[in-house]
Amino acid sequence: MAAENASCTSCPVNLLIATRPNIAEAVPGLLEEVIEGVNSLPTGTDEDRKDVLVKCRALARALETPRETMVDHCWGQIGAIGAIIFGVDSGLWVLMARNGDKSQKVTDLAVSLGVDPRLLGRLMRHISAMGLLIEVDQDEYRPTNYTKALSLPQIGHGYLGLTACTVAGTLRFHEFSRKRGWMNPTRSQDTSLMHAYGTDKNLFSWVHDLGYGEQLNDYLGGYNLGRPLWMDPGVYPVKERLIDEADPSPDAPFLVDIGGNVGHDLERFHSRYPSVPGKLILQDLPMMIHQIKDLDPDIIRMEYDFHNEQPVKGKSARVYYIHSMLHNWPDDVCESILARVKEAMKPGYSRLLINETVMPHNSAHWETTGLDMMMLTLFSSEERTSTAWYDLIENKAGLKIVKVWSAGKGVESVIECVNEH
Ligand SMILES: C[S@@+](CC[C@H](N)C(=O)[O-])C[C@H]1O[C@@H](n2cnc3c(N)ncnc32)[C@H](O)[C@@H]1O
Repeated sequence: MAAENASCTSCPVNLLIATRPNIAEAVPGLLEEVIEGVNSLPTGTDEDRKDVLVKCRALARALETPRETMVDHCWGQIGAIGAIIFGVDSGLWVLMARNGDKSQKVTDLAVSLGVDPRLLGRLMRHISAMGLLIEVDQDEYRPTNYTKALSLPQIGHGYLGLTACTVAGTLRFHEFSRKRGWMNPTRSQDTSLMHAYGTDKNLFSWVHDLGYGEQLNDYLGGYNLGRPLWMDPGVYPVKERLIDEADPSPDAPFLVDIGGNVGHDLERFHSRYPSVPGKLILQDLPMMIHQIKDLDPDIIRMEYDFHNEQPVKGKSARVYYIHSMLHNWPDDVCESILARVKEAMKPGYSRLLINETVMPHNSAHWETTGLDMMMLTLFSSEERTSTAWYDLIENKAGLKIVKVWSAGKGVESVIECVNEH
């Protein structure tokens, strides 16, 4: 067998390794760790569950061969993602979820959806083979928790509004990068997304103009599902740091959410703290503000481009809040955004809360590194390390970081800043 690639003199390794387990020697140890982790799940935390999940993935990867890993990526996962998106777009997941937990025949589903049963059968067969749907009989399936959740806009619409609209930016990043001499990209006007689709639009305008802005916003609204929020007592002490000593007059601006999308964070904040002193203000581009469907009337909507002078100035807000927005932009743009916030902050009163990922220097969680890949390939930006955050906020923007409040693995921290001057 060793002769199989004898002709490939430039190959640095023998072809045989492609059909041997990736890390065979790690399998027994990982299996033990998985068993131990699973046994302690009933008394463990969600962090413990996440650790077991990482081990399970490592176990599967160690056991499979390089060829199987490649085929999993290039046939299995990509095919499943395409089939899942079809299911979101055609209404399959909503229909199945409405039908309940019973087993469901492809022919019946196809008639209700108005799609070719042969086509639907092929797609569902693959989704089931990938472990995401339960096959009960030939062309008959039972939903799983996952496929039921795909009927929710916060889960299903991520596939439509994000992945389906932008994936070429990621998959053609190598080409974009090669043409730019393999350098780390840092120009917001030159992204792999723009290269792949031949556009000069940034992701938000691109997706909006394709007609999927609403789906992208639904995905953003579900971004923090099941993860601690910045306002949770275990993450950031809202009362002690913000509410106490805030200007009590009803027209004083309390919290301004800059780039707050359609207001999901402010809605959550309002429901947890319904009687904070002063006003809650949502700022985003007109195209986003116009897409707001339901927003508590107590929350003020304000069209605003963060490159311009901050309108909540003079009578400064107690809190300027930025969530998952600076990571979309390289340092030069962030510097300009922060300069506008700094001008508006009242020294000794206002705080800026930056709710963003702090990339650890090692042992990063895959959710954090995955997000960094998105920033790299869709925005020419990055998930910043604490060194990069200090450099941006203190050295470049001239603000002071008071404290970084951590919210756990793979979750955005709260970087609390003040303007000392
Ligand atoms: C990744 S989303 C984050 C939204 C929200 N903060 C959250 O965490 O869900 C980034 C937001 O920045 C907004 N944005 C992009 N360019 C902007 C600009 N020039 N001025 C104001 N907002 C902008 C987008 O419309 C989008 O709502």
